[in-house]
Amino acid sequence: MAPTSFQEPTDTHNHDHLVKSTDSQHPANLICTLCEKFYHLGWVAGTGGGTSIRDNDLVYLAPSGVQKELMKPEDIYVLSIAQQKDPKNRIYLRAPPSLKPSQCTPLFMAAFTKRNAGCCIHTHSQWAVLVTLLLETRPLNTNIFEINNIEQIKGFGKGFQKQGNLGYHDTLRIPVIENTPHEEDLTESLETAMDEYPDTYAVLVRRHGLYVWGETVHKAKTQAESLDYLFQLAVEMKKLGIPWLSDIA
Ligand SMILES: CSC[C@@H](O)[C@@H](O)C(=O)COP(=O)(O)O
Ligand SMILES: [Zn+2]
Repeated sequence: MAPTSFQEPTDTHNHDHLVKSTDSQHPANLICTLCEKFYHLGWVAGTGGGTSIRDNDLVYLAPSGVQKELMKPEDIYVLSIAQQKDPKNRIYLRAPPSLKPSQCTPLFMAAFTKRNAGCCIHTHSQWAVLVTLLLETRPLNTNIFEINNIEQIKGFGKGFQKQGNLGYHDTLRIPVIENTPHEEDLTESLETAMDEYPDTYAVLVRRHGLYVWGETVHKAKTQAESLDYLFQLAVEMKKLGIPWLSDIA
């Protein structure tokens, strides 16, 4: 697929006010703070991974191919969801000069438009990748990660437009999609996985990583942390021969 084109803003001031704020909770500041933390977790190493935040109609996201842990608020792109008529030709309110928007943009947009998410995190966590590799091999050979009877499962919401969190005995299910040579070509299968598993807050990408979202930055971050904990646990359980599903009731 040809790379998605985008229009540079015509405004010569480039709308710096959209990303400059003394408020640490402003999306442009938060993306930088979070990516710096995620780097130390191994989630955004070597320019991979990223984070995007939606504030009502405005979406904030990173440039492509930059060291995500070193970004500054002035590096952040901003777009208005209402202005997007053609996903192949995105219109940006603010675009830093000499950079391109993240290749993850259409995947982040799927979380915002199909699930009304307020934040979407993409990690290249080795635990996530290892789980997809384990699921790829026999006897598992499946495209769904399932685990139950682990306390950390209670860190997940029940699903889209549902109140409350999963319980200890509930089974957490995370679908797996196949990787593609270009990140943006993952969009169709990510959207299909969202349709097939309407309550999921995350999709694993085989041999690549994870997309995880939430209604708020807080929920996206804590669900990302809970998942990474569970993926690491699952890898260790597999090494010890302990099944991920148990019938304890
Ligand atoms: C290590 S390169 C990784 C990229 O190809 C991609 O998978 C990714 O997660 C980041 O894309 P980017 O366009 O830099 O935001
Ligand atoms: Zn990636």
